[in-house]
Amino acid sequence: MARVILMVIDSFGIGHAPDADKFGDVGANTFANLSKALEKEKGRPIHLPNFAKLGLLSAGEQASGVRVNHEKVENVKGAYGYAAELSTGKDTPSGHWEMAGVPVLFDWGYFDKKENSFPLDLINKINEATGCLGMLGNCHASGTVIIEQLGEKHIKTGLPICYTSADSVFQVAAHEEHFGLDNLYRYCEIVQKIVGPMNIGRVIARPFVGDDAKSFTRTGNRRDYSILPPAPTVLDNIQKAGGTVISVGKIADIFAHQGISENTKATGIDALTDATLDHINTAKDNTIIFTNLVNFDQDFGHRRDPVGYGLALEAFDKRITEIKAAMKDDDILFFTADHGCDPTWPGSDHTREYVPVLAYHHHIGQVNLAERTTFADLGQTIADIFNVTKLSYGTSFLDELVFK
Ligand SMILES: O=P(O)(O)O[C@H]1O[C@H](CO)[C@@H](O)[C@H]1O
Ligand SMILES: [Mn+2]
Ligand SMILES: [Mn+2]
Repeated sequence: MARVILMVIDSFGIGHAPDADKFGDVGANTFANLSKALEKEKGRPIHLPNFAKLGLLSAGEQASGVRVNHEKVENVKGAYGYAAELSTGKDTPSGHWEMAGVPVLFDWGYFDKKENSFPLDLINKINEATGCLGMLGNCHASGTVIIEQLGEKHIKTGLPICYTSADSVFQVAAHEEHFGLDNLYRYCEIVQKIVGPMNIGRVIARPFVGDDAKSFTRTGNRRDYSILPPAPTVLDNIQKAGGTVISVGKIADIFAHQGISENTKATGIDALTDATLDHINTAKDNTIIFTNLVNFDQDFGHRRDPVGYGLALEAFDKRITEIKAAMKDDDILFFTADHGCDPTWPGSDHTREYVPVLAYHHHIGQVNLAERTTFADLGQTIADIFNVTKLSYGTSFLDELVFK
């Protein structure tokens, strides 16, 4: 029985989605625009030989009509396609749940107002339940900018910094030593119980360290408190049938720990890749290793750093060689993304984009999976691979991944 390795390059969109106009994202293209920026800065095209060999350039070209400038690739060996999202939002839980077979068709709750984002009665409820006397922030913000602006005041007053974004999130930044990590986690757990029933997708703890505005930095101790997926996902179905679901990175948090057998945390793309490799080297048959590479989104997409994004992709591309070498004969590897976050786009939010769907096993040829109308095609394919209960959404493309 095969093992599946599913790696999510968080925010790696490859061209605006058919409904991007509803999000103000027509023209967004994370992959093409960061590649252009990198080429301009470095005077050479982006270099992603492993991704190119898997068919990423063709996936991007089909999704957007633009072929990213790259040295020629001989003989693609892999299956490549591009998927649109059915879910109403362009956020992380929607993207992950949909790729696991459960699109989010209800409307998330949002805090739309850019200033005074949280209503007064909500603030009062949170203060009462947490015992905190108030909160700083209460606005839409970039997480790194707001700790620079309010971090010193936070240390002085002891009040948490609460903020949101275009996503369905309530984020809480607090100093690991002054406020305390456990105190921050406790605060977020309480807030989650209050905002969960408002359909707010996640409360996110954003701990940071440092002495002053200039030196504040966020740590790897981020924690996401999510509501439960609205229906059983492919992870639940695999588990129910006796298989093992290994989470690497924030997958377990995103699924509110539902359908997860084991959970390995790591900070940074390399450490997350190392952890994935460890599992590939040791996991038994009938296992899915599901990894989220959050840093592409968190460190480069939201930070609007296209060159940093490109360099990080190039570094990760090198590691695909190790991943392929560690795979057993009947293992299947997938790369995809959960939404876009074009680092050249105005603002600091996600962008509504097609995501790549790339598949590889040692005996695959060149397969064009073309357009997939939902990320759930991936989940349905995985359900098919494990021969477990089918999902309500998605069309399996397992038949196209023929072993030669
Ligand atoms: O700016 P930071 O704190 O990284 O927050 C970003 O991260 C959240 C989760 O992806 C998004 O909703 C966006 O607000
Ligand atoms: Mn994401
Ligand atoms: Mn994000």
